[in-house]
Amino acid sequence: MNQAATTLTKVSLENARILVVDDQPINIQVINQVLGDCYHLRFAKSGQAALDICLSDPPDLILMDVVMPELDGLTTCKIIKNTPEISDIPVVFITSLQKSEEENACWQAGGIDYMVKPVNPLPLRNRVNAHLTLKFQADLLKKLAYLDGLTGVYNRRYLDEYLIQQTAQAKRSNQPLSLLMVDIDYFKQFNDEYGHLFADDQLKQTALSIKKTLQRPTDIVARFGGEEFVCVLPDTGKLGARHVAESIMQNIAALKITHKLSPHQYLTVSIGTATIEAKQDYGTDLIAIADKHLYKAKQTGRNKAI
Ligand SMILES: Nc1nc2c(ncn2[C@@H]2O[C@H](COP(=O)(O)OP(=O)(O)OP(=O)(O)O)[C@@H](O)[C@H]2O)c(=O)[nH]1
Repeated sequence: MNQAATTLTKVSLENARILVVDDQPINIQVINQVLGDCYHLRFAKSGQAALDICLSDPPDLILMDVVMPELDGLTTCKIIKNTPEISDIPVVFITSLQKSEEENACWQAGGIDYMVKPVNPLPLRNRVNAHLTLKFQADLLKKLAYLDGLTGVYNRRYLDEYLIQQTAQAKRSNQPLSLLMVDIDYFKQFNDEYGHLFADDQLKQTALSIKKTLQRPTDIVARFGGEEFVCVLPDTGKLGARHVAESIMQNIAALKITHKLSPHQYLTVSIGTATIEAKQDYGTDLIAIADKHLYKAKQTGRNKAI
């Protein structure tokens, strides 16, 4: 078995987070007694409260009551399944409804399982365990499919999805969003002078350095293509983006990778920055702007951020 496959069979559920949605405190208490010792539980007493929690801090699994005032469980589940950034959270319905058409409605709404109240502790624990294992394995597979083979940072596919997600999040919370396009200078000459294998290694070092420079858990770097990387910096305005760009340049310069054919003598990068400030036009094409600024940086001497 290769390493990825071994990891998949050994997912740890220790830090799993479950959201329990039920308008009756007694039901919440029962589930807390059964699962509280094994997992991090959070509780919501309405469909709307559940949606708020999912959007701000998504759980790994949701246990959802069906009958609730205002937003019922079925509608809440449908909204979750139609909201791309939270649609992969599995929803297990726990309900007192027992007719087959009622059960069918739970599957139709996008639930992955259905349990009837009063729940028996052992089956509840076993099913939660099974669903969490599947969820974590799916997450891991997705992550592997989202990584660039050479550098280990995210790939273009992940970048595209993350950017859509973070633009929606920024718009919802009226926060700024920045993007950096980082391109290695004179990399063609570097390849010619030092050979592809060595150049590949330095490409990896550069990617790692950018990754280490990013401080916030929501900041990401992805390989955009060739010797070009893109960083997405949520909740970051123009000044912050500039600051991160300068740090990236400094940290790459500090690697002191000799490049005899560059006027700078070491491997350097040029960076194009782009920002949507808070409450501005969230439809702005950040990649196009960053690309334009990168071009300008290349045209005016390289080894700079614009
Ligand atoms: N070793 C290696 N080289 C790569 C990889 N991807 C792209 N390159 C090389 O990167 C070079 C990019 O060349 P250009 O687009 O002309 O850019 P540049 O030479 O860095 O010039 P400027 O960006 O204008 O400073 C090409 O020689 C590519 O072959 C890779 O994965 N590994």
